[in-house]
Amino acid sequence: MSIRVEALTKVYGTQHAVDNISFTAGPGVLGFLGPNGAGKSTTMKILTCFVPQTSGAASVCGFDVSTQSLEVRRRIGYLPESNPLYLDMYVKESLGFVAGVHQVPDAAKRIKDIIEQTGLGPEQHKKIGQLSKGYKQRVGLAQAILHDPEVLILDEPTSGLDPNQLIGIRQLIRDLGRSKTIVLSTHIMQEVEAVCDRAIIINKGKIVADDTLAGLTSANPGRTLEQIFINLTNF
Ligand SMILES: Nc1ncnc2c1ncn2[C@@H]1O[C@H](COP(=O)(O)OP(=O)(O)OP(=O)(O)O)[C@@H](O)[C@H]1O
Repeated sequence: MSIRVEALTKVYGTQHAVDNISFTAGPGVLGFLGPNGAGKSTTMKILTCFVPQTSGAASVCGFDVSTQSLEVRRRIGYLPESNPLYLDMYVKESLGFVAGVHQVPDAAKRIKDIIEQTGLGPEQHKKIGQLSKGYKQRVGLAQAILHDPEVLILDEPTSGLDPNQLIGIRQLIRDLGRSKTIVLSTHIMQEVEAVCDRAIIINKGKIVADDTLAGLTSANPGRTLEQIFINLTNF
């Protein structure tokens, strides 16, 4: 398993943002769902070594997020919810910078391929600050996958994309999920049905469901995924 999470807890003040959660994940697309404030981003930040947990353990590709953060970062691609980008850099320049950080071999060819994969071609010569929200999102995704990581953590990767762009990016995520372990958070149930093999639903820091999509629907006959989500999280 590429991701192992055991009894993971994050406390802010007196609030348990993540409350004793455990799960594992291997290749495929795992949907990470939950209402606002459920603890999704906090879990993702712990997995990517951006914030330390209060207790419990997490590892990525066998490396502990607390004690082996460099090894984890080498193997993980992360698109944070806020998608922080260097707005004064040109698209290609920013990808060159990220390729340098990760010492990507044959960087020019890799950048060309990634620009093609993420549909950035028409905008590649612009400054990032001049891009529309959807194209900025593509740059964030391109940066996350540039070093060909085994594990991808994507926090609401399709927010801001128009319906045409959505199809392309969801297809890309599905393709990447054939060989990589992807954890993807989203509020769009249609997206979960389109790209995820399995879903974890988290509410108030706790896991309230962890199953394949087929498993979730057969355990809740006659209910849509949206109804299942509301039923499990609306208390
Ligand atoms: N740095 C922080 N300091 C204090 N509380 C925090 C901090 N970061 C997150 N929290 C709290 O932890 C809880 C979980 O937040 P988190 O961002 O993980 O939720 P989320 O599931 O990603 O929500 P959303 O869907 O709105 O993005 C929230 O109540 C939030 O206010």
